[in-house]
Amino acid sequence: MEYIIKNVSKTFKKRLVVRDVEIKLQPGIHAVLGANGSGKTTLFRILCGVLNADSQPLISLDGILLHKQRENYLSSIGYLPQQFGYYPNYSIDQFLYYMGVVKGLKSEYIKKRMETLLIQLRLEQHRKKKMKNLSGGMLRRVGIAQALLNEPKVLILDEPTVGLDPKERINFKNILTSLAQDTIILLSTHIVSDIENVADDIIVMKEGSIIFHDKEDQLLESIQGKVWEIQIPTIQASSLLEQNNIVEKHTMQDNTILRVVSEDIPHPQAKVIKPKLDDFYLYHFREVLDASTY
Ligand SMILES: Nc1ncnc2c1ncn2[C@@H]1O[C@H](COP(=O)(O)OP(=O)(O)OP(=O)(O)O)[C@@H](O)[C@H]1O
Repeated sequence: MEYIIKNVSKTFKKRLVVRDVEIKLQPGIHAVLGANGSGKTTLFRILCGVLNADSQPLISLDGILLHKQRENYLSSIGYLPQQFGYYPNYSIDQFLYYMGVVKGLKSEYIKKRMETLLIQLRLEQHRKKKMKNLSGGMLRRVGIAQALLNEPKVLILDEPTVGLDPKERINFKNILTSLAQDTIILLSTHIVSDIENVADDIIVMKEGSIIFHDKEDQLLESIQGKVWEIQIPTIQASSLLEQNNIVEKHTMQDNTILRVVSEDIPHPQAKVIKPKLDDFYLYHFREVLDASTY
């Protein structure tokens, strides 16, 4: 299975928000990481046929082209938008059946498929609950179930972990891992911990462009030697804290330990340490993060 995406650009009000994106994907979990506004949702909406790109791109799933065989292409795509609409008084059962009909699936097929998905997503015993009464985690699982109704080859999930508590996040990772063997999963997030040790590769988007597309190890390798730990007396730490390159700060009585990303040695006592994905994110997105958080 191969998903080829080429020449995808999108302009809104003369501003290029997706810039000549080119990606080639096989089954697995592909995480699109980027700050708010970096173009993730716009790219996903183009891939799902909800939005047209500026000029004709090449979007091909096993040779089936979005712009030429639209229905055939879309029948292999499952999409969970950032916010998905639902009728609050529908039960999970009713909602999934309704979504199946909207997708043009046959009644018998929907009913059978629903049974599989309700079990797979651990929703079976909740199936009669109304949508308006579901927890954030359960709602996300229903969202994934509706995206999987048509047995898609490509599953596109836009910030699927927003609003999930830590336990639900772990469940979610497990669900993705179980699907990833024979599905191409594209998932967007700006929460680094959601994809750490889960994504087969990470696509980093910044201002509409893909600036990295590689395995986590390789991304970390790219900032090797640029992550530092500084242990200093707390009273000396305040001047360093004004900088926006601090990933972590731990204060223990009179001592403070800082984790810093910096091109050059940031302090005479700084020692190089092993990078984490958080460091990589801060290194590339520090100008869009709020330094006052620390
Ligand atoms: N329909 C639209 N009309 C005008 N501008 C838009 C439209 N949709 C998105 N944009 C702009 O395009 C840019 C990229 O937005 P997009 O939603 O794709 O980013 P994102 O990476 O998904 O961010 P977020 O994580 O906040 O959803 C933003 O500056 C946004 O304001």
